[in-house]
Amino acid sequence: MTLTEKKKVVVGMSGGVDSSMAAALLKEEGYEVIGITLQTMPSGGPDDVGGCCSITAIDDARRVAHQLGIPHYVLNFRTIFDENVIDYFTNAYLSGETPNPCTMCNRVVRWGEFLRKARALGADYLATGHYAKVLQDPQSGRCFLSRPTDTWKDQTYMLYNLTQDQLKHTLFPLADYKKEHIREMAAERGLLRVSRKPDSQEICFIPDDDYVSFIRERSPEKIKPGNFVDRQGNILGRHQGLINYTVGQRKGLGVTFGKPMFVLGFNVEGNEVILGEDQEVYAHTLLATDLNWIAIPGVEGPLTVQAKIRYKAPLAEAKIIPLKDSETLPGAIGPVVRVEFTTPQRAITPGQAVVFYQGELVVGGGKIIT
Ligand SMILES: Nc1ncnc2c1ncn2[C@@H]1O[C@H](COP(=O)(O)OP(=O)(O)OP(=O)(O)O)[C@@H](O)[C@H]1O
Repeated sequence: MTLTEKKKVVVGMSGGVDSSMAAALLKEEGYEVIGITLQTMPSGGPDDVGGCCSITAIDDARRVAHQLGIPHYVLNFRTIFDENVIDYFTNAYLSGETPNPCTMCNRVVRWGEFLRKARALGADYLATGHYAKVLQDPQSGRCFLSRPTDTWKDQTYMLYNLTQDQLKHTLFPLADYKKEHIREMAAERGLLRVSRKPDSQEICFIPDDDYVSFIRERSPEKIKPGNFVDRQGNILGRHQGLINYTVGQRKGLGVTFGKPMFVLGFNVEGNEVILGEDQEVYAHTLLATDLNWIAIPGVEGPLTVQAKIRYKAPLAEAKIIPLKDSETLPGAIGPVVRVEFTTPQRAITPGQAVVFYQGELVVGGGKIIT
């Protein structure tokens, strides 16, 4: 593509192969590219856990930018990340939910403050190395979020929260590539170090995915042992604090019950973990709130979709049913929808996102309440 007027784009550079190649591809397409790395490690936290914003990651991003001949800046986003992502993450676990920190980071940090900063720098777009695709209807101007070519790496689940205005100013240069190809292309361009880097860990700010130690360090007083109970409230044993458990978990309960028992949910007020047998972990319906619609303006009546209840869950046939006057339901953030699945889903987990698809397009999504 030749751009008559060079469009300016800020690329979020994490020091990994994906964002490095995003920057390289845009440069090759003729954009004026600025690389920016957000420093998001919690204040007082370890300086380098090898995550996306560690010191080595910043160095890697800087080196790639230098090789590509683009400017590179580091922005201090510690406070905004701490207050919006880490606090949310910790509080969600402490209130019996399983949080989705990447979704929150995308919404508040990357496409919130970061996009605002990029626009203030005169950029037309923010680009990242996410595997996702943005399409725009030339007639209506409506933007759509679509699954990428590499369906295994598909990150649309984490991006369901983006608004029309944010999507309008977003580029995903890896939309049409497979990850293996991206690594090869990075090596061909002499970006050897990043071409060999392993994929990023699950939660970028938590070393070894040990979230329990992370939360314990921040809020030790809030983690108290309590009772395992069945649905009827009968005491089955003692647990080590709610944050140690997630819905559907069987292993690591630390007590033997004579038959396999699974976490069904939490009674946060009573500091209880509710256990049950395998079949009780399955459910046909969920309630979701804090909704965002992308492909459509909203739902008025029942809508048939495919839905995903966690990042790596398979798509499942479902019907969305908007609930009337639902804003006052417990846990509601705005309207609530009921999602009815054709086949029961295992371990529907409050706090996780449910994302709706039709074909390749993301219809929208929300946060699971129950
Ligand atoms: N600290 C950061 N500063 C700027 N942009 C970031 C940062 N962390 C992540 N991003 C952007 O968000 C995208 C998705 O982040 P994610 O953590 O999923 O990394 P990834 O898919 O492994 O990508 P990469 O290989 O670039 O690290 C990255 O490709 C990058 O564009």
